[in-house]
This record gives sequence, structure tokens and C-alpha cells, in this order.
Amino acid sequence: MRLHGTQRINEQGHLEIGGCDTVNLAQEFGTPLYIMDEAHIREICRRYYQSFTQGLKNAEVIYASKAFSTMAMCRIINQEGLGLDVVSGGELYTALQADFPAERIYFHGNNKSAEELAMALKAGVGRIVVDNFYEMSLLNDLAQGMNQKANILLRVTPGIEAHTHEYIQTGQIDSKFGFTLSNGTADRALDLALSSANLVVKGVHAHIGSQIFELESFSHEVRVMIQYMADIYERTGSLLEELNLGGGFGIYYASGDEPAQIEDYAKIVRNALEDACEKHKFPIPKIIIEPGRSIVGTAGTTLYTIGSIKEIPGIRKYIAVDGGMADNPRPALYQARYEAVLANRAAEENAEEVSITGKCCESGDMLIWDINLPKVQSGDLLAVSCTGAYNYSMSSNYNRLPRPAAIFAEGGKADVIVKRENYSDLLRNDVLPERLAHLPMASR
Ligand SMILES: Cc1ncc(COP(=O)(O)O)c(C=O)c1O
Ligand SMILES: N[C@@H](CCCC[NH3+])C(=O)O
Repeated sequence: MRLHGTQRINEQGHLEIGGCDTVNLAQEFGTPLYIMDEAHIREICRRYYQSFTQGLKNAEVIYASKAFSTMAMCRIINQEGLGLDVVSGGELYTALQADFPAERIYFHGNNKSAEELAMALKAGVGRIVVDNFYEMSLLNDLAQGMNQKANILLRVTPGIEAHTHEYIQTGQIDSKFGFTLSNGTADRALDLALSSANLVVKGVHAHIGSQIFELESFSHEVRVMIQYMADIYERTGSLLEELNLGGGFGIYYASGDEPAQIEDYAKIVRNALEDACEKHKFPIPKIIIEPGRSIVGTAGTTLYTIGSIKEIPGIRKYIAVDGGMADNPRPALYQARYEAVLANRAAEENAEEVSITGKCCESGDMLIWDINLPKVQSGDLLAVSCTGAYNYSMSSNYNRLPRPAAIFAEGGKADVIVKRENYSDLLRNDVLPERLAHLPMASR
């Protein structure tokens, strides 16, 4: 397993994260456990801040909180000077409860409800990214009713097919997101927004997909979007000043992944921007980017305890852990690949090829196929790396598994940021109606 951030193998041969021995973490907090490497998250935030916010002069980096949304995470993002992308009332609520400054929040979503939009207006979020005509008129009416003007970006679908898993592509024309650029829908949307009394169009937004390695996809996006902004100016006389390029920067999960450097990403965007603006004689707009995965992905490790082991001679050895698709649905959803190490015997030589399965009642509940590990025993600890993004945030209670705890590990200290769920948490919203109050068997 490749080590990330502060991960290291200590003198006991144990995996250490944030100066904490993961064997001790398992004892103290139990497993499964999401361990977040706080220093690593901060370092990535700083690299983004330096290369974009400072490197591009007029730019803002906003963290896509869908990747990992908790109050503690919002605090870190705020401390590091980044803005925040939220995509639901729940993410907005989390941010506001963490005292995240509303004016640095961007509100996304392809089907925001009236309640969510009203909540955003009331809180005074910085930008609402309008995705469709229904939302546009809803927002205009709500803003009017609240005697406000809503600052918006228009989400457009630029017709770019980024090279990534088709389920996480979003820039192609056949997409549920945004106004299509190529068939004139985006123009109609813009005209309508410009004539809406309670909307102020600040700029445009596009997001071409996620886990993208080819930086050329982003320069292509810049060229398409600047051309669009120049066309808008020519056609309507409106000079839009903000261009939000979305997120999507890819990260390392397993061997074969070759992500680019954040600094090169910034350079590519800057060069493409300068060239395109020069070509169209268009003033350089403010650039906003929305990384999610690349801020938290490699900073997360999930720690499991190994339980049952099933060997089918000549075929496969299944090693089962005390979690699975309920805490990490990505392998089942996207055939995502992960690496892992035995946290309590991290320095030992590999001795066998096994496959890691979860404890859910699904054959598809596989975390890792065909991984080499030392001879595994029940009771060993398995650490799966790069689980910081879209694991906790997409976790479920399938099979009524309580969600794991999440901790920040930093400087030899570990703090719980999300408590482990217990069985009574699972029943928190269960209700037994009066007519089911009686235990005896129903009469037939
Ligand atoms: C609009 C928008 N912005 C930002 C992101 C974050 O993407 P990523 O986690 O790939 O950086 C997403 C998710 O793909 C998104 O839909
Ligand atoms: N959740 C997805 C990506 C979608 C990101 C949100 N638009 C993943 O884990 O890769």
C-alpha cells in the first residue's frame, strides 16, 4: 500500500496516522473507524490556496463538502481560507451550524426544493448555482417574496466528455445537470435570468466530472467556457465576471493511478485562461474551483477488524471485515479499487493473495479483489487507504449496520468528530403505531 500524508510504519510494525498508532486507535475507538489525517487535509488546502487563490490572483477555492461533510471539517476549511460548496439543505445546515460564513457558501443541486432555496436566501449564501428553469422561477419568486436579490451562477453543460467512469461524468450533453450549451438552452436560460427582477447573474458554472487525471480536460473546459462568456457579452452586452469550473481533480487510489499535481492543475488553468481571454479579447474573470475528493480522499483511512475467513481451494480466499458496502459503497457503485495493509503487522512480507469482503448480505459487497497480504488471521486489523472522500458521506445503514465513528488524528492526538452510531440510533426514527402495539399473532 502506498503511504499518504503522515502515514508511516512505526517501530512496532504498526501503521501510524497523525502520530497515532492505529492499533491503539482500534482499541480506543473500535472498528470500523474512519481515520482522517488532519495535517494532510490542511496541507492540501494550503497547496490549493497557494496555487489558485494566490497563483491566479483573482480566484477562490471552494471545498465540495459532499465529499466529506461534518462540522469539524467545515471548521478546518474555514480556517484554511477556502469557501464551501453545499448541495442540499443538510450540507448547508452542517456548514451553518459550524459557523461557516454564509457569504463564502455556494449552493448547488439539480432539484433544490423551495424550502432549501428559502433556507439559502435566509442564511445569505454567497451564490446559488441555478441548474434549471424550474429552479430559476422558484428562486426569483422566493427572493421577491423575501424582498431580496439572489446572486446566481448559471450551471451549463459544456458538452465535454471527461475520461472517467461514466457514472461520474457530468459535462456531456446527455446529463441531468445544467443548461445545455450546444442547443441554445443555456442562452435562453441566461436571457431569462437577466430579465428576472430578483436574480443577479454573477457568472457561469460547469463541472465536467470527477476523478479526472487528464489536465487537458480542464483546459478544454476553460476554452469552451470563456468562448461562451465572450459570446454572452457580444450577444447581450452583459459582462459576466465569474467562472466556476467545478471540481473533479483525480487522486491516487491504487497502483496504476497517476494523478497530476495541484500546482500543475493551477498552471494549466491559468495558461488556458490567459490564452482564451486574449483570443476573445475578454477580461480575465474570477476563477472558482470546487475540489472535493482531492482535498480529503487520500487523507482518509478506514480501519476494520478481520473476522471470518473462507477459503475455496484453487479458487479464492475471502477475508471478511466488520464493515463493507455500508461504509464504502464505491467498489459496488463504480468498481473502485483500493489498497490496504494489515495495520497491526504492516512491516511483514506479503504471503498470500486474498479478496476482502464486507459483512453485508450481498455478493457484490466486495471491498478489494485480489490483494496481496501477509498470512491473514482473524482478529488482524485491516487499514484501507484513500477512503476520505465519498465514503462516510455515502455511507448507509444497510442491514442495520450502525455507521462507524470518524476521528481526526493529528500530532499524536485523536479526536472524535462523528460519534459511532449505536443500535438505539438506528431506531431513533422508528415508530410503532398504536395498532401494532399488541404482541400476539394477528387473528386470521
Ligand atoms: C458541481 C460539483 N462541484 C464539485 C464536485 C466535486 O468533485 P470532486 O470531488 O471530483 O472534486 C462535484 C462532484 O463531482 C460536483 O458535482
Ligand atoms: N460520489 C462519487 C462521485 C460523484 C461526485 C459528486 N458529483 C465518487 O465517489 O466517486
